[in-house]
Amino acid sequence: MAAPRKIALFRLPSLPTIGEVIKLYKLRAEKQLSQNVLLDMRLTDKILCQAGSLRDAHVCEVGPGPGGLTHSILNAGAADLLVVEKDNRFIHGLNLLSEAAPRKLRVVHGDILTSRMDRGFPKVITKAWEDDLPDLHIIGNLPFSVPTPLIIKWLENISNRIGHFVYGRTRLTLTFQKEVAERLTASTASRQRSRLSIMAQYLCAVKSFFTIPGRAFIPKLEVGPHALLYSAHTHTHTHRASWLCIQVDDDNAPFVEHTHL
Ligand SMILES: C[S@@+](CC[C@H](N)C(=O)[O-])C[C@H]1O[C@@H](n2cnc3c(N)ncnc32)[C@H](O)[C@@H]1O
Repeated sequence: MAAPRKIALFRLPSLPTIGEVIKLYKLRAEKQLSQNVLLDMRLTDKILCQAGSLRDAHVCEVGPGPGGLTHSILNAGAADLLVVEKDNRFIHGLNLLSEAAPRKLRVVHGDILTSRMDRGFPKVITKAWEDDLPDLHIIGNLPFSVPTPLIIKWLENISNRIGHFVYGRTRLTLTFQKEVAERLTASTASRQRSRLSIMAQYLCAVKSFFTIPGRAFIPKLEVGPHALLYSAHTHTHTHRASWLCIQVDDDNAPFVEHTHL
């Protein structure tokens, strides 16, 4: 008879309040790191729903900040979460979170643009490109200051099957500014159609999911610079990456469910 599955029980420390986050991390002073954070667990859980089941999955979170999305990923049952955060001020809090979830959360103080991810996860999870998707996800409420270089880097990595993509067709679930998301998802008839649309859609199945209002962020995003969340899986012509978009819209926008390929 199969042994009953062990369920690891852990109690995560509660998230800091909005006031604490702003005070502790002086968020308004750090515009260059694009620190517009999400602390509403209903929203972070909703984002994760787009990624599919994370139970026992390996996950790389980009820019965890104070750890809102990180909490949701751990609560979703991820077995192994590697977070890469550039800002030193968040590392202590993330380490506390790591102590509360032993052997589940690995904290890397570094830059996602230069971090090597091809050795970040066990080789055993690797799947052939044409095979099923590996149980590995890239997830993040992306720093809005770095999306284009990061997307280009990931697209190159998908094309060369390196970095996160040595493991196979790794799925991505990420946020983007509205303009970037529109370019990623733009159809041939669209005014937003660009080189980025062609490259992304050649290598990936790009999908937009839902809109997040700017007021959900702390500090809230101003009307105008919209933002967008998206996610991806992988492909060649028959097996490609898919990018699932969740849009962050202006302050007055209601939550809107929409999907376009
Ligand atoms: C938009 S905030 C999101 C924070 C958190 N994920 C959330 O949803 O509340 C972006 C985060 O990415 C971090 N960051 C910015 N550039 C980065 C980089 N190149 N590599 C890793 N983290 C970065 C910032 O310090 C910040 O914590």
